[in-house]
Amino acid sequence: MKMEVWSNLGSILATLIFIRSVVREYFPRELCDLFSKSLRRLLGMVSSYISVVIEENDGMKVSEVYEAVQTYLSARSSSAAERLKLKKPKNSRDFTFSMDSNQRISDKFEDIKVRWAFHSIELSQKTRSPWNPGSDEKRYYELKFHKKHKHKIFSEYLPHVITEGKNLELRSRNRKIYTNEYRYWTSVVFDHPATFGTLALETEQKQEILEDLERFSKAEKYYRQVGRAWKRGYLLYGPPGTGKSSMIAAMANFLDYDIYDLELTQVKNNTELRKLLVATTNKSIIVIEDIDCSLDLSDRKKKKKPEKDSEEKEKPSEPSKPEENEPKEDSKVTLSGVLNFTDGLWSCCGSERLFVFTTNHIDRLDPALLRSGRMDKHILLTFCKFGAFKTLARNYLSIEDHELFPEIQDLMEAVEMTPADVAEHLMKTSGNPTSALQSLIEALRDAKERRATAPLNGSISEENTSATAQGEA
Ligand SMILES: Nc1ncnc2c1ncn2[C@@H]1O[C@H](COP(=O)(O)OP(=O)(O)OP(=O)(O)O)[C@@H](O)[C@H]1O
Repeated sequence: MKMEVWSNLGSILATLIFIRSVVREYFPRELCDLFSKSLRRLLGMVSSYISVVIEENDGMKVSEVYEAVQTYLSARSSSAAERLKLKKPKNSRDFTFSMDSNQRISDKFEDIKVRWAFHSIELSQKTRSPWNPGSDEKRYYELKFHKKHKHKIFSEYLPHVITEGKNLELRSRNRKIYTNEYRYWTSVVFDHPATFGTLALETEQKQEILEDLERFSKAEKYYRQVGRAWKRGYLLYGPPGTGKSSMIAAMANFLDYDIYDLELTQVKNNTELRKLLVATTNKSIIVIEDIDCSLDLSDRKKKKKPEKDSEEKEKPSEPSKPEENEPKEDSKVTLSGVLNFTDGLWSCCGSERLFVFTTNHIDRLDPALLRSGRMDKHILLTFCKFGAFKTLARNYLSIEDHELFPEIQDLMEAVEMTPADVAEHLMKTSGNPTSALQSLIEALRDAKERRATAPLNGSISEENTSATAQGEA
């Protein structure tokens, strides 16, 4: 009896498949699709296998899961699939293989066997996605496995595939630096050579920053446990040429993160800012340089106590409309709009991110930005001391020691010079450390002399503002 049922069912399915091919041949596309759908549903009812479909498009962008699956499978398909596509994605250092259309490969997770297939269907004008009208193909991966493994596949295998895929992606990709042009990010490959090895900083300060970054990068569980978004804010401050930008590049290289260099002056309002920040990826550093210049930080003060210039004060006062004087929140980027992302509700969209603000004038910043808990770490980058100089000497002249070092050490105790200026002197005479060091000593002596004469003249010469006497910068 059982045999009879199965053989009947088999012939019914064979008939249906035959009808489908006839329908495909002679009937309109819409009818074919409807028929295929119904047939798939019927097959699903009698099959002991489950299929999961992972589509390429997720609204306006490529699905993260699709990309992770693609990378995971590309590592396996080179040995398992019969027909492969060879690619070198723009953002990748290496060639990659991917499955060609309708290719299948199997994978094993513990003792469970699964099968993956890749499909690509040509789309008609009507069926194209409104989000991605340029794409004329619908691409997706299909995972097939036995029903009895459903729980394990969903709770363990798929998360494993996604994590593994993302890790592979990170290892093979070129990192990028993004900048915003109005409402969009554009990017180029980020290949800055600065590292913590080349950064001229005093050893303890360097060590402290490195440990902080390392702790952060491994603290996913901790942040979840304490109920905070996995992000950290740094404020880098100090005079120009002391290495703030170099430090950001070194941080990105150390953590293997992308950089989003946010140009606030290009952003129209808080809504646009939110859209830009939502579009950033995890494992990234979001940088706002010269925060004191990019945001009108005085607005908050103006709101509280509008200032008038002396001419205005003399005019007879007209009854003013208060709402006209106040800045419209929707026509500009405000400090609270920025802070909403660093520690407000929006800070949890995305994780593993650093926010780095830089300024040459910490005294000009709104106290709201400096308040404890806002920027987690304030880092002062300052004039070159002897420890930092030794790093520059190693970088630029490949020397660890020199008979002129003691004099340089003494001069650096008394004179302030930025690492950028020290580096300039060390680069002057390529290949000859002694004359490079002599050129540096001369500049330091000059600065020291100016310090000696400054009190008599009443001011420091403006010719060289980069090297000044201690405490007078
Ligand atoms: N601490 C440092 N270690 C190594 N190199 C440095 C350091 N500071 C400055 N330099 C050198 O000086 C150049 C300028 O430095 P950088 O742009 O990082 O300074 P900055 O503080 O960001 O300046 P600004 O505030 O003007 O943007 C760099 O290209 C780098 O070569």
